[in-house]
Amino acid sequence: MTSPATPWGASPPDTFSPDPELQAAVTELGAAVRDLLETSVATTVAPGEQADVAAGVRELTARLAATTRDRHTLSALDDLPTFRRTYSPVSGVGHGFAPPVQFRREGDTVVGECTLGLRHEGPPAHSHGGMTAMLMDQLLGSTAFLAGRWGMTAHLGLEYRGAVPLQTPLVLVGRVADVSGRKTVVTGTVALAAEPDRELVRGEGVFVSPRPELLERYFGDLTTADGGRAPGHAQAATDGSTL
Ligand SMILES: CCCCCCCCCCCC(=O)SCCNC(=O)CCNC(=O)[C@H](O)C(C)(C)COP(=O)(O)OP(=O)(O)OC[C@H]1O[C@@H](n2cnc3c(N)ncnc32)[C@H](O)[C@@H]1OP(=O)(O)O
Repeated sequence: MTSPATPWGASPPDTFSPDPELQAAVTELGAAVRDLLETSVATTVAPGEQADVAAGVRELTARLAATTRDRHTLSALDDLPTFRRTYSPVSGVGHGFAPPVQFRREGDTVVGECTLGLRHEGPPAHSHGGMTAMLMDQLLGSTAFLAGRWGMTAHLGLEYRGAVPLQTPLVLVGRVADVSGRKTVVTGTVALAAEPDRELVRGEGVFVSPRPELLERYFGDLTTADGGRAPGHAQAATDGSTL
């Protein structure tokens, strides 16, 4: 730890303008799948009804499978410099598992709100510890990013101080604690929105902007939806500067 708490870096300019029709359709499909997932783990309808629904879902899946992208191709709605990740399992509007959480700067913190569902259950009626860890990872990573300090998670530490209830509004708050070279240390909390000062989960993460060789290994063959080289990795903050 060599420097004081970071001043916020400048946010990258948000000039990305995705196709609004695609954005609306993906958001709607994500919401529909979210409802399906949530209802599929809550339903108590008869076995025959569940089997019928499963057959219908398989037909719909086959329609979506008509054309797909591979893991090296970004979605047409994604933009790395601005961290737009439509299919993030935490913040992606297009992802049925995601709560989803949207993060924003608020003073010297980053704040997000969400409500977890039965699809995130661990102990009955409460969040799975791994789900809470996922929320924390995204919160801390987004906090680093919104401070102009993109990095990959090198370390994630958690203290589970109270069980996190499902179907109850939550508030997530992240803060940059320290910056040093390519490394950013971030702390964060998860609490009930109704009791924001009572921490249920406390986390600390170390985010490291990878060396150029690693960036190339991980993201070198990433392309945009139209086949171009994905912007972002070449300029990534290997020296701790803004993307
Ligand atoms: C492009 C857009 C895509 C954008 C795509 C969007 C991605 C979203 C990501 C969301 C967050 C994730 O889940 S990321 C996924 C989970 N994480 C991962 O898969 C990362 C796996 N780990 C790695 O690849 C590597 O270990 C890295 C990249 C983290 C670091 O490797 P490196 O680049 O070689 O770094 P290295 O030289 O070893 O260390 C640099 C400095 O960091 C410190 N450091 C390194 N690791 C640690 C550690 N665990 N705890 C403390 N400090 C550490 C070192 O002491 C050193 O400090 P000093 O000597 O300089 O003081």
